[in-house]
Amino acid sequence: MTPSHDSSNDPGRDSGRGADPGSDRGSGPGSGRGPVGGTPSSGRWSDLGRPPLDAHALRRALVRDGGLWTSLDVVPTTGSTNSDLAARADELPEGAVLVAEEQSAARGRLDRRWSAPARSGLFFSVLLKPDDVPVERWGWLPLLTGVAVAAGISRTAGVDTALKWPNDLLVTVGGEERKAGGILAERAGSVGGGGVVVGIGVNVTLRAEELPVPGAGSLALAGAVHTDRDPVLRAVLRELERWYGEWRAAGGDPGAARLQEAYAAGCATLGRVVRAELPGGRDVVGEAVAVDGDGRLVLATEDGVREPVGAGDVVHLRPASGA
Ligand SMILES: Nc1ncnc2c1ncn2[C@@H]1O[C@H](COP(=O)(O)OP(=O)(O)OP(=O)(O)O)[C@@H](O)[C@H]1O
Ligand SMILES: O=C(O)CCCC[C@@H]1SC[C@@H]2NC(=O)N[C@@H]21
Repeated sequence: MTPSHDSSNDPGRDSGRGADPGSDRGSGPGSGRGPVGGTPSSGRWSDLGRPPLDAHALRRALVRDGGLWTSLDVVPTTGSTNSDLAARADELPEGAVLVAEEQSAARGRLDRRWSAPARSGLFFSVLLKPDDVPVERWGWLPLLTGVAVAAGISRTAGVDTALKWPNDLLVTVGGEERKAGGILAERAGSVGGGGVVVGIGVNVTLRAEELPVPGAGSLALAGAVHTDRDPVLRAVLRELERWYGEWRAAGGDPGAARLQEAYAAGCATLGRVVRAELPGGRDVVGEAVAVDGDGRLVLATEDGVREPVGAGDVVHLRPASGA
């Protein structure tokens, strides 16, 4: 996203999408309903490598007084967890977490789809309301989330991940970079009462023959030591709570929160020659030399210009040394 200019992943702007109320009528964030248990959407749990999540256990571990997470629900299936939380952004308090075992209409950046088999990964959204942070800085939320997701995964699954600007999560499979996760942040609800819904999709046990696109990967394909989704989700939400707390305490300043340096350390795009495909069709090729205070990727082009890129797609071309 840009952090500040990509309308499809820009918490500084309203998504303007109709919300999908979801298909699990009985269990919404804050409802306190139990774990998904006996009613898997597909009607079969034949895949023993993909057990369902236990919402009670997750709630006990993560929802506590004084903490960020105020509710946590797991639904067997829905359209899109982002749409569901967005529809309730005004009424829900900050810190609602909605996890789906399966989504039928999951969305990615730039109007793309996200698709993955039931329980093959983690598909969830969180509602954040950083009211005390100037809205121009909300663009850091998806980048912050990327840092948290990468840290949580490395700690629990033992897989090294890298962030492709702005917030694709890359793993290495057979020497090739593959996308194992993505983040979609959207402004939701009213100016006074809403906030930002941040949606996260991570492919955990996705197998080679199930990959939705050739460039996709999963933690399992990248040699994860553990593929139990529960500890990965806990670790990601704890890291997210920690980074969000630091960023908020710093008034949203990514430098003071040490977020800018953490992002740069985990970002595979920096130091590469890339092609940025900007909205409107213009391409810029250059070496990615920095991520600025607004979260934009700064490209050093051949004619000596430093061009900040705030939105669009980035294609990794080659290491800068090979330029
Ligand atoms: N489970 C998934 N894992 C990884 N990528 C996925 C998954 N589901 C859908 N995708 C999508 O597949 C596409 C692959 O990413 P890539 O960067 O190659 O896009 P692309 O080929 O430019 O997309 P498009 O065909 O929409 O232009 C992305 O749009 C990504 O969101
Ligand atoms: O790669 C991307 O462009 C972002 C993908 C985000 C997918 C997640 S899955 C949970 C949440 N619900 C959605 O509809 N999208 C996000």
